[in-house]
Amino acid sequence: EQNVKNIFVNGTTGEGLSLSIQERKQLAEEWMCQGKDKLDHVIIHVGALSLLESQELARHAAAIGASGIAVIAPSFFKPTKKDELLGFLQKVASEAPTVPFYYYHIPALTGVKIRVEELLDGIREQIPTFQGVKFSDTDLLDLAQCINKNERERFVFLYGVDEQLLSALAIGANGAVGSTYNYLGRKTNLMLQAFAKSDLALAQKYQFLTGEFLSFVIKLGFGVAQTKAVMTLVSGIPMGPPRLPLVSASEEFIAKAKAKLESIVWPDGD
Ligand SMILES: CC(=O)N[C@@H]([C@@H](O)[C@H](O)[C@H](O)CO)[C@@H](O)CC(=O)C(=O)O
Repeated sequence: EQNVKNIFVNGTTGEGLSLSIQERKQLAEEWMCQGKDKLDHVIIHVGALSLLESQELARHAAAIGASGIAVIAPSFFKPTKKDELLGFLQKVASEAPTVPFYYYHIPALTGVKIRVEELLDGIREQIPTFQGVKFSDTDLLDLAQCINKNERERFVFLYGVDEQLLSALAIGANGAVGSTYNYLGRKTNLMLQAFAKSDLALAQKYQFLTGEFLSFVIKLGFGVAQTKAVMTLVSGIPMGPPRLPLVSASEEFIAKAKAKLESIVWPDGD
């Protein structure tokens, strides 16, 4: 009902890093099965702290026909230099040699702050399947430099800080992956359409309103557990509790988030 046509499985919102390898495979298989004839792309996040596990997940994603795989930087022992990160990514990507590969950049969570602009320099020589980046960082200068330098190679940049998607689109991002599209997918599609038609004033209205909701809930304390509660609220589909160390959103949070969401008057009158 959100009219979202692409799915990113086992990422941050799906608590992919908190699941067992078996659970991750099962979820990936289920999405491939349910998404058949309904979804355009199913990208499966296969990053893990263990290179061996990540490789196993990459082989599995390839075997079930995923449209793409993505890998987050390992975040306990962290790569500190470009070549260390690239080495890890290359060893995963090469296990799925026909599957488009994405680097999942989310430095606020991984603590790996290697600039993507630097990482992308010459990346196709190491990773021939390299397709693009899921860019979940607020550093729009880094994103802009990536796009400016890589236009020729036609990489895809999927932006992941939902409250500033419009700014990323203006700088050249090709699409978006984020938690809010689970419940604000339709509104965001309207923003994307307005932007595509160069109706900046309308696109801004949508971005301001999603921003209003997010700044409200962020002040209350907003993370993956709260996102799941809002998803349940909007869709009616029970998302279940998050897995420790995350704990369920409070009833107070849910009531306040619901009231805020209902108070928003969208430009499409919905
Ligand atoms: C840290 C975090 O959870 N970031 C979210 C955003 O969608 C974020 O929830 C949103 O911009 C609200 O701040 C996404 O980048 C994560 C995401 O797409 C994923 O589930 O992999």
